[in-house]
Amino acid sequence: MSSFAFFVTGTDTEVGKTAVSCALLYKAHQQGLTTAASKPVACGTEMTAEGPRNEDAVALHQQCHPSLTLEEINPVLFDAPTSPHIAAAEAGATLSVERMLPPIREILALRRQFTLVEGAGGWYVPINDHEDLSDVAIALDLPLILVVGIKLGALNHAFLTYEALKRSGLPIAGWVANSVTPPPSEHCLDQYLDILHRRLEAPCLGIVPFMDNPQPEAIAQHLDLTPLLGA
Ligand SMILES: Nc1ncnc2c1ncn2[C@@H]1O[C@H](COP(=O)(O)OP(=O)(O)OP(=O)(O)O)[C@@H](O)[C@H]1O
Ligand SMILES: C[C@H](N)[C@H](N)CCCCCC(=O)O
Ligand SMILES: [Mg+2]
Repeated sequence: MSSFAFFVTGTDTEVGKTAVSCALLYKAHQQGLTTAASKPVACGTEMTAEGPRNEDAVALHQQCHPSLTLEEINPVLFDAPTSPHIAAAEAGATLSVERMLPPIREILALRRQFTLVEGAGGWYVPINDHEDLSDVAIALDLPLILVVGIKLGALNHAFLTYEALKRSGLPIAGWVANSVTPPPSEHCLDQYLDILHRRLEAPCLGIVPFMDNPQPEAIAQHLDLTPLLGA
């Protein structure tokens, strides 16, 4: 089988990129595919018995089959839970596209059947004064998956992000509507979804409801990998 790889971006931070990525990887593995993930830069740590850990990296690590090391998945980790350009500066480091690419390319070179690269925050999050995470996606030349966090304000965020994604020239492989807050009313949710379907010219991979326990296996039930893997 061929190998498929995607860059996962979102309409904002905390919209469910990691939750949806883990669910897509879980579903791919359930379907018998080998999986890998890359979180090239993570900002924000919690101290554990094993040392400082980032929750995105740990969650993605659990969905890689065969297993990879945490360092392979997430080679750059900063303590500050903020924009990568700030977190790097606080740590006395400098990020650049050129330095971020080799570890991601090592993951891609494994040619696992299903690989996801997760950014941080939204499309134009800076990594330094003149480069953004979007530049990493463009350098990788990967098709994009857009996670739309459904909440009040999401439509504007979705359409702004969609315009920026199109401007990159990268194909948009699909989008996911993920309810990160309980929707104000079902009626309103339906209308939000209706205009997203009409304006986002890419396959919808799923509509994920707000869940009390948003674990990969639960979210996966609302996702369809078919548009990503072809017929
Ligand atoms: N469908 C959902 N229902 C309820 N909670 C959700 C859902 N999806 C995600 N969440 C929760 O929302 C929070 C943010 O999700 P997540 O960490 O996946 O966001 P993110 O876009 O990856 O953020 P970041 O920019 O920090 O990488 C998490 O606590 C996650 O468990
Ligand atoms: C720390 C957080 N969870 C993300 N990893 C990084 C979010 C950066 C947001 C930058 C911004 O657009 O203001
Ligand atoms: Mg995340």
